Amino acid sequence: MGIMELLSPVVIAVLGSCVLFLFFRWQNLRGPPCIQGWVPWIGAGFEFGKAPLEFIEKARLKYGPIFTIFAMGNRMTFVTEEEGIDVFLKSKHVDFELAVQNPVYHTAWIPKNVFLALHEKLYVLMKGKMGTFSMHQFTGQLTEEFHEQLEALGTHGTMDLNKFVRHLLYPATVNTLFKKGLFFTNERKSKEFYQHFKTYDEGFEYGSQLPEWLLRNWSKSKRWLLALFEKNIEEIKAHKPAEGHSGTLMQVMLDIVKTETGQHSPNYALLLLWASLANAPPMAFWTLAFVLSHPDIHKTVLEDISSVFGTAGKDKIKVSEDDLKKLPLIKWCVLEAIRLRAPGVITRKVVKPVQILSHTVPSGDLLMVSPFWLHRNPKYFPEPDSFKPERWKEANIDKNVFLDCFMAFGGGKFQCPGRWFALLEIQICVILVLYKYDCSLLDPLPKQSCLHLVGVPQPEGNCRIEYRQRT
Ligand code: HEM
Repeated sequence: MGIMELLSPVVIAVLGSCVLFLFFRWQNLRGPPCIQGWVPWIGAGFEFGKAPLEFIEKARLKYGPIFTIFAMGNRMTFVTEEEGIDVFLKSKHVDFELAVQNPVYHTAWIPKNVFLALHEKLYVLMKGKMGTFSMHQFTGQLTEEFHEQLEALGTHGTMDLNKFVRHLLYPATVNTLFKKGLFFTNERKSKEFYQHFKTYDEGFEYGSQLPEWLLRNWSKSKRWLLALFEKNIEEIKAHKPAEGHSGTLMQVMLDIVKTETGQHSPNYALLLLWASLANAPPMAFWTLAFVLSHPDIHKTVLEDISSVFGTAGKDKIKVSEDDLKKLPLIKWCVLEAIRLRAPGVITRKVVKPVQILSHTVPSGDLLMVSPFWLHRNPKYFPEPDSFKPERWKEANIDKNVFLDCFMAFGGGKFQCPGRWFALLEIQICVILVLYKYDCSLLDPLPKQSCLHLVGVPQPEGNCRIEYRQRT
């Protein structure tokens, strides 16, 4: 064998490796700047986990409008300007279902094949059942439910505002979307439910990523909630819908779940429970807290309520869709609170490399947008840190259009299907509370906690409300 014959495969292999090396290096250079720490797999996880919201904003200031954070085995590429957001919302190469499937498995034990088979069908159903044209079906029941809960608050008292709104919204939501009287039949049961849901909700983000044996309390509460649904699922299915109604949202969802799998009904119930209670109650908190801490706005809101319902405070008023239309300021206050306390991140999985600005984002990355920070960009929202409900005058609210770059409910094909329901229940809740009671805050408006990224930020520390029935 001649020396040239022997050499050529070696030379080809060496040259090939060089080309591949240079190619990957070039690809990497074209990727966004990456913050990856030095610990394998954990990457920047420790730093990021301490205060993720702040970490993202600091990274944006240092690295510019697109950057990658490597943490806990994930590459999360954040986009903060139009070009990236456009790709996030419109590109065929980024996928919602693949981004959330793993967290859904961890938090509710729904296997990948079941989730992918059912997701779109369930989404279409939720979108229809909670679409703008269906809202009139909920207005009456929500009003009744809130009256019932307000009764239990008595004529006056002092309470942590977070607890106050949960006391109103948890039962009202569950009774409306699942089945009347499902969990809140006595005080002991309610307390137990609140406790387990709180633990499940607070640990949701960690639970969606970390092994369950690291999160014992969270796992216990998750199992408790699943067992509760297992016990009640037949009762939910059997519950007779009111005349002219097709059934509660949960009932019609279970009909679809049944077509694919019988055994995962409680798991879907748990997911809907979390989606319907994790964001709307804290948002009712923030709306009331913002209104009560802005005396001018509070005064105008009260005048508006009196102009529609009178001043009595004792009557069990009925709130109709027409009444809501006469109270635009209250809707603007809700939307402005949502703008300021929007979820930390929303996410999509990159399934084919996408080009953003001068960078190539590789497949496998999670593409992330932070509505919380996007809503603080003065380019889109002048004086972004101020609570200014009147900025919503510019939005075409009658046609259900939000302000440009408002992304608290996500966007694109799988935008939050519960958004109109959430807006409705928060508006009715705020109206009934402020109609019935003279309210004031005993503590300053709290800051938002920077600890969590998924969902609406919770308040940091307590904030008490003092309420007294109007005479
Ligand atoms: C102010 C309150 C709420 C906020 C800020 C909010 C926000 C969001 C966001 C950001 C998403 C992800 C969308 C995306 O990635 O594009 C989402 C999804 C979802 N939301 Fe909401 N949400 C709220 C209230 C509700 C309520 C009351 C319900 C149910 C009644 C609900 C049901 C859902 C469901 C089921 C999904 C998942 C949709 C899917 O799987 O495709 N949300 N929400």
